[in-house]
Amino acid sequence: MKQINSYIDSVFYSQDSILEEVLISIKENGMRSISVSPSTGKLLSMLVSISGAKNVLEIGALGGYSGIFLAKGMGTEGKLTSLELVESYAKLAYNNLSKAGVGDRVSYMVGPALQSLEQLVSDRKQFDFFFIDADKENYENYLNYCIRLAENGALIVCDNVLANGSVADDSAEPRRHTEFMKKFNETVAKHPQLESIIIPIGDGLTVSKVKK
Ligand SMILES: C[S@@+](CC[C@H](N)C(=O)[O-])C[C@H]1O[C@@H](n2cnc3c(N)ncnc32)[C@H](O)[C@@H]1O
Repeated sequence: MKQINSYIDSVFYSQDSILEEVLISIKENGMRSISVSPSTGKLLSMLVSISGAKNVLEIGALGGYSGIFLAKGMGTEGKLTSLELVESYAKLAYNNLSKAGVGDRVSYMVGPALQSLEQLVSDRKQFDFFFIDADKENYENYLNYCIRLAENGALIVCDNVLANGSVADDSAEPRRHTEFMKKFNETVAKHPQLESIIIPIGDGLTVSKVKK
């Protein structure tokens, strides 16, 4: 998986100095280097632009790396709402999106994502694209909220669903979230309101289309 991802990154991803600076800022601020891979970011941007999404919800901002790809994919009329537990992370993400020229397209909701999602439901918000990339234990809860907040035909994309290959390979070192992800992938695959597939890029993405 690592070799294939390095190959895809090397052939299909062109270096971007602002995105490189974002990754450096994350390290300098003592945060974990757990942003999506460059090619995952490129794919997110392409999925947003191909689907024509204009109202994107991200769960898990970290330093704004994936947020920049999502915001760029939407174009100038788009709006990104990003949920992040840690206030200082949301501030860094906002600074980084501003440096990338897309700060005017994003707003952050700070606190546990489940609370922010409940708020969005009671405010009757709707979105046409979702990116889930926060605490794995809550993926199923996040998925259910995203379906409630989705317009018909919206896309829901979730990261880390292959858990470094361990969901498919019993000889691979299990991750803390391997069992969660196995169960989550089965839930997604069988969900009556979703049409879904896994794309094995980065750490694996489920891509689901919502039927309402
Ligand atoms: C893998 S990182 C996100 C990486 C980001 N999507 C990117 O690729 O640039 C996960 C983020 O989720 C946040 N997070 C974890 N638990 C959360 C929760 N309960 N509510 C909101 N955010 C949470 C973490 O603080 C962290 O910033």
